[in-house]
Amino acid sequence: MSGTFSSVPQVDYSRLKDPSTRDDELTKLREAIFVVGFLYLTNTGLEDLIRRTHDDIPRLFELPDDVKEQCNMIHSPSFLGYTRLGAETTAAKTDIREQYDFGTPGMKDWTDRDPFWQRLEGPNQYPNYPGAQALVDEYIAKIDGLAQDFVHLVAESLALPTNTFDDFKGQMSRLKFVKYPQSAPNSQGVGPHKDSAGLFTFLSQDNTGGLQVLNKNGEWIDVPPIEGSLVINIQQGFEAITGGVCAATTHRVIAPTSRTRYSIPYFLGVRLDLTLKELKESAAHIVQRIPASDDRKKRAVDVPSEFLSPLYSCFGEAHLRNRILSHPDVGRRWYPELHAKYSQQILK
Ligand SMILES: O=C(O)CCC(=O)C(=O)O
Ligand SMILES: [Fe+2]
Repeated sequence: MSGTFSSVPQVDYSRLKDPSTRDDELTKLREAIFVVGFLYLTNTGLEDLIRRTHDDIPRLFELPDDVKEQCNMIHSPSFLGYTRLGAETTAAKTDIREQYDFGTPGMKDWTDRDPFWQRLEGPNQYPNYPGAQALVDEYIAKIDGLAQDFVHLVAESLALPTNTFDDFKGQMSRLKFVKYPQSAPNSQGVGPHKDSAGLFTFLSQDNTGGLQVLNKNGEWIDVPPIEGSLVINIQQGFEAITGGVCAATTHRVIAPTSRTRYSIPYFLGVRLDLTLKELKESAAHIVQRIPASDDRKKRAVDVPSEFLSPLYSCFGEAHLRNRILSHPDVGRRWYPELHAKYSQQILK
């Protein structure tokens, strides 16, 4: 197996569920996890939900500005709600996209006796449109069922006990509805980044294209749409838990030039109270049991990740820092001291 990739592999979920094809498909899953950090998952059984959701979301973006603004993220210390065009920054540049962020419903209210980063988990702000809440809640419930199962399959593909990663899962995951408007050629839909605060991302893109991933030779590889599939990628949370053996891959979206693009990423969250010490201990234990070459394990040790920085007390704080820097207006409003502190750290 070569050290890099020139396309994103496909893994068939129905074959993972069929005892006669399972082992072959688990091998493909393992290679995708080791070599690419990205894969398409096909035949998930969620095709109908995905189609319906794509049919509905343009209407949420066509709502009048004042309706969208009622649920602006600025009202939410949990960074949930609507973000208008041009209010988000990646790799120090403004992204050309508009979006709604939602979280797993039913989080308990934050009080000032809770840790400050716990405030990331909070109530949703739904757009005022008939059926919007039902659509979001149904999508989260169904994709989360698949996501939980997927994490078990990943553990099996790495020859680890099925429940190895269960202890790392957070209470709240995040769903986004994203709109990329038609833009000038080579505009930044979203700039180069690794997904940060979770285990895996489960993305449904429409049939426009524009998503690209960076291989180890520094080449941008297209991830063209495959109808009904989910594009799944490793986040920095999972990378840290596996000591870097399963690495998160940098990706970006080139803004569309001739039509609007919509996408729906679901970010499976990590437990916010996970500390660096706990993480290092479990990572050492897990890495030792993953059947990867010693070379891969050695190379993995020094993967830089904001989660491994001793500057942050736990995953929750690292995630909060990331949100504050991506959405500085929300950060300044709810966490002014932290905003000042984290902005300075970046200048160093
Ligand atoms: O819209 C997409 O296809 C990808 C979006 C993405 O990478 C992100 O929001 O983290
Ligand atoms: Fe991403």
